[in-house]
Amino acid sequence: MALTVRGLTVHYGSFAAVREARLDIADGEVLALLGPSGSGKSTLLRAITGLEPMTSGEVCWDGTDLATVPVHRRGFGLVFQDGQLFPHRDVAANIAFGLRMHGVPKAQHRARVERLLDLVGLKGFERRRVTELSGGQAQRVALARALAPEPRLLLLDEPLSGLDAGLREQLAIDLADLLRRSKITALLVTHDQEEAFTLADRVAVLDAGEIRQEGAVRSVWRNPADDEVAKFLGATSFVEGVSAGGIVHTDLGEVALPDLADGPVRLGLRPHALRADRTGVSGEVTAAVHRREHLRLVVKLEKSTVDAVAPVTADLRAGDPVRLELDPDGIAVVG
Ligand SMILES: Nc1ncnc2c1ncn2[C@@H]1O[C@H](COP(=O)(O)OP(=O)(O)OP(=O)(O)O)[C@@H](O)[C@H]1O
Repeated sequence: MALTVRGLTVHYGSFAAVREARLDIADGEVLALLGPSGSGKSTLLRAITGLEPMTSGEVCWDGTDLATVPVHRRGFGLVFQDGQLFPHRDVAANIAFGLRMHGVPKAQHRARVERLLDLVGLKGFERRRVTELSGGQAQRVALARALAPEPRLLLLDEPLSGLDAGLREQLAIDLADLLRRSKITALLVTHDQEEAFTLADRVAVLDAGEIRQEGAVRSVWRNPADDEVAKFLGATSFVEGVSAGGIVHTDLGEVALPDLADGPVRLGLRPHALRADRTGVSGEVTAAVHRREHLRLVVKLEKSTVDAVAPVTADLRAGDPVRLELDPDGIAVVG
């Protein structure tokens, strides 16, 4: 295991911002720390880098305790939300700064900077002033600077959250590609589940200073440990059901979930777990909002109110009758 964190606790005065955190990151793996604002993500990341003193616990690299290793000797690269570039230096000088700090001979700087700019999709930007970059370009330069000394662990704290939505999506895809191609070991902090799922192999969900669940992206998404994790991962309503022979029977209809053992189950429903259809449970639309790819509905059923989706062409409005069918794609099995 490359990074192991055990029992990591950080107090601010008497307040425990992180409690007994346990994490493992294997060589070449990307782990996302996912959690709502104030859950302790940045504190945990900073404690791993050595920037934040721990109350107790240990951080090890390849089995060696880093307690006495200062921040700049840990071999970690850092990227923050606002890249924190040096405004009075050009792009090449910003990237070369990391090389100088790590004793790379000057004769190698030019070729390394060129290669890094190519890697982050900014070929030919060497002489550009950093004040003349867009937000997305500046974050790419920050990434290149962090990668320059070839860190053994890359730590990214909300690296994309300062960017607008379209750019964030594109840069997340580019970054995912870069991390995979370069087989970089990385820890990413984000409050955005899509970002976490695009970039990471595994996620650890943090809430109120505690890691609530950790696992492969797909398994956490499909099988959240409890209602809180499910809600954080998009579930807006819940329904009890009984699984028999791969079919789950609920008050909202039946749905095929073939991998489930027979017996009672609790399902977390994301809005697209309920789709407007010709058949299914009957209700009345109480709100309809146009989203990019679908209509998002709030529907009053006999005993509850649920979120649902319909195709944009459905032209449903408040007061319209609607029928909803369960779609396994939007369903999480809780617990
Ligand atoms: N220097 C500090 N002194 C006191 N309390 C702090 C300090 N830094 C953070 N906190 C508190 O610790 C908790 C965790 O903060 P942290 O910044 O780690 O959360 P986060 O999950 O990264 O949040 P965000 O996504 O909003 O950045 C919060 O309640 C915060 O108010």
